[in-house]
This record gives sequence, structure tokens and C-alpha cells, in this order.
Amino acid sequence: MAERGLVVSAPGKVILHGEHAVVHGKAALAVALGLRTFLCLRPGGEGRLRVRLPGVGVLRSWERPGLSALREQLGADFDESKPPSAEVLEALKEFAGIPAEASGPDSLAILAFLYMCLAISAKYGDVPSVDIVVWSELPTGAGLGSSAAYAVCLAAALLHACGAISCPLKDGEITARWTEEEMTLINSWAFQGERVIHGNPSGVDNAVGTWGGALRYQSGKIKALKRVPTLRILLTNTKVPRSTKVLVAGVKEKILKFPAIMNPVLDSIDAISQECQSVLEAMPANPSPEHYPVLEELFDINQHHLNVIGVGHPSLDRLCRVTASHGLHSKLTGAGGGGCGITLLRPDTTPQAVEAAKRDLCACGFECWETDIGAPGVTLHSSSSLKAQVLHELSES
Ligand SMILES: Nc1ncnc2c1ncn2[C@@H]1O[C@H](COP(=O)(O)OP(=O)(O)OP(=O)(O)O)[C@@H](O)[C@H]1O
Ligand SMILES: C[C@@](O)(CCO)CC(=O)[O-]
Ligand SMILES: [Mg+2]
Repeated sequence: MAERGLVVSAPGKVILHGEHAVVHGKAALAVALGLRTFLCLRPGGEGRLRVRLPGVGVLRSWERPGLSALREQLGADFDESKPPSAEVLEALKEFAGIPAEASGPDSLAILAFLYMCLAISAKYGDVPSVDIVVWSELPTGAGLGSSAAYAVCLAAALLHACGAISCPLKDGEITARWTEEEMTLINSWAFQGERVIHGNPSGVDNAVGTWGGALRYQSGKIKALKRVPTLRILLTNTKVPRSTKVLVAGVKEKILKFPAIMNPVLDSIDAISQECQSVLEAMPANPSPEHYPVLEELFDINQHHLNVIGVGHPSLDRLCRVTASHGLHSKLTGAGGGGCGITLLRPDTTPQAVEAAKRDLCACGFECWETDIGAPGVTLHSSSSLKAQVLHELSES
């Protein structure tokens, strides 16, 4: 581990099409957002692991020998290809003093951290004494992949601290990325963190957090999109809290209850993702308005489908109605049930029209912002390049 520690970051994501269907083996199209989660890891003292997670109100530390003893006692097989076992998660809850039924943001964040420490150290050697601080530009639990960005940062930092991946940052460089092989390892451990938080994730969110850009994801297969035009997207957070884990479980229940009704809907969502990919890859880099009607219609159809599978919410209906009154098309993004929606802005949508839509959305109590998509994936930063931000976060700890 570098003497002065390290700072890593990972982006959140927006799913254009395929949320939920992707959990059931269908394709999803996802893009990395220009909003990121950051993690600063420094050598710590006194044989302890210390974490500060201001986003979820956590400041905790544990003695390393206690965690090592638990690992020995459990003697579990911590391979990144195997889902975390219920027995190990129960034992970790007890170790951290988390009640068995707890599922709040703080408990899940602690559990993901401890599981990754335990499993990564079982495979690659002990995680040294460290102080970790995580902060984020992403809203937590709003559909923008905050859990995956957190898990990707943890995976990169812990693998680096154990010496399982290199330090790609050369003297004088501001940022660096890991090799393909190392990113594959980061992605597979981040998936384990997502499994702790989500229960049964597809892996699309951690794939975008790791690789960045724009990609098609299906059953663990990641394919960067050939060409993605510059898309203008308005993001709106309804601020209605929801849990991805609960929503994913609800969809599964509906499919089991009505397979003949729900499976065709998932097939149709899959076809929407295929169609959208073909349209995007055929569009020029700076598309003109005539390319948009199909993309808009696909948004509308998918939003209906997502309501059918039970992940809509009155706040999202409202968001769609408000933007429709400005001639704009929206759908939920991520797990739904509240959280965020995305609105497609056309190249000829005027700044005045965007402002008017934003005003009406804010009047509903929503928060909205235009954002970049296609951001880089997991990145190692020189701490000097982020000095002001890092110093601010560290001064709070
Ligand atoms: N900055 C953070 N620090 C610590 N934990 C975080 C942070 N961001 C997210 N988490 C963890 O992730 C959980 C939120 O995950 P959840 O999957 O429900 O929402 P999301 O990832 O924002 O949305 P989606 O999965 O729909 O894209 C939080 O409850 C918390 O446990
Ligand atoms: C709802 C879902 O499809 C996307 C959450 O961002 C869940 C997943 O893919 O793991
Ligand atoms: Mg999530």
C-alpha cells in the first residue's frame, strides 16, 4: 500500500433500458454518470479497521484480530464466484452488533464493508490497518447506482491494500486506470458487495461503475457500445425513498405468480433494449432531431412496462406527466418505486424549455439536473489532484 494511502472513485449509472429485466437474463443498456463516489484509504493505527461513511451516518472501527478470528472460526470458502452465505452474513451482523433483521442503509453499508474485508483477506492475505472515508456526489438509494459505486470503490481500495492489484499511478500523473485483468477482478469483488446490499443483483451497476462509458450487459457479458451519440439527459430525483433489494424481490414474486403474463413483458423490454442499441449505434455523433421520435417512443413503452411489473410510483407518473406537458419523454431509471427518472432532451430542446420543465418539476418537490453521461469507470487519483476535496473530507473524520 502506498505510504500516503490512496483515493479511488467510481461513477454512478443511468440505465436507459432493461432495469429489472436484466436480473432475469435480459439485456440492459447502461451509461456511466458524471457523478461519482470517492474513497480515501490511509494507513491506520492500532491494528484497527476504521470506516467513516458520512452518506449513511457511519463512523465505526473494529480490531483486525477479531475479524481474523471470525474468519478462522467460519472457515468458509470466500470465492468471488460464490454468493455470500447467509451464515457468514449472520455472523458478521453479530460481530458488528447489527440486529439480525436490520436492513437500513448504515447496516447494509457496514455489512458490505466487513464482508469484503473478510473475503478479500481470506483470498489475498490480511487487509492491513486502514482508515477509510467514503463520500459521494450521488444520492443514496435513488436509482443511480450508489450501492455499486460504493462497492466498486471498496473492491479497488481493499484489493490494492492487500497487494492483489497494482498501483498504476506514475509520478506526476493525476489519474490512472487499472489493467483489463485488474478491472475484471475489481468488478467481480464489487459484485459481491452488491450481493450483500441487493440480495440478487444482475451485476450491471457494478459493471458500469468499473468500466464506465456506455455498455450493453446481459448475464454477466459486458459489451462496450460501438458508438454512442452525445445524448442530453435530464435527471430528476423524486426523493421518494425505496430499496432496490425490496423492488427486485417484488418483481421476482410477480413473475412466479403470473409467469405467462410477466415473461412476455420481460421479452418486450429486451426487444426495446435491442432496438434502442441499434438506433444509438446508427446515429451520428451529433444527432439531429429526426433521430429522436423512436428513442422517445421506446422510453414511453418501457415506462408502461415497468409499471406493469410493479416498480412504478405515483411520483414517477407525475414526473412523466409534467415533462410530457413540455413535449418531453421520461422513464424511471434503476429500480423504480420512487428514486430517479430520466428525460430525453432533443438537440433542438431549447434552454428555455428545459428551464420551464425543471421549474415545474421542482415545484413538485423534485430535484433535477442536466448531467454528462459516458464518464470513466473506476479511477485511481493522486491525492494532490483532489487536495481540497480530500482535505475537507479528512478534516471531518
Ligand atoms: N456513499 C455511500 N456510503 C456508504 N454506503 C452507501 C453509499 N452509497 C450507497 N450506499 C449503500 O447502498 C445502499 C443503497 O443501495 P440501493 O441499491 O438501494 O440504491 P442505489 O444503488 O442508489 O439505486 P439503484 O440500485 O436502483 O441504482 C445504501 O442503503 C447503502 O447501504
Ligand atoms: C433493478 C436493477 O435492474 C437495476 C438497479 O440499478 C437491479 C439489478 O440489475 O441488479
Ligand atoms: Mg444499487
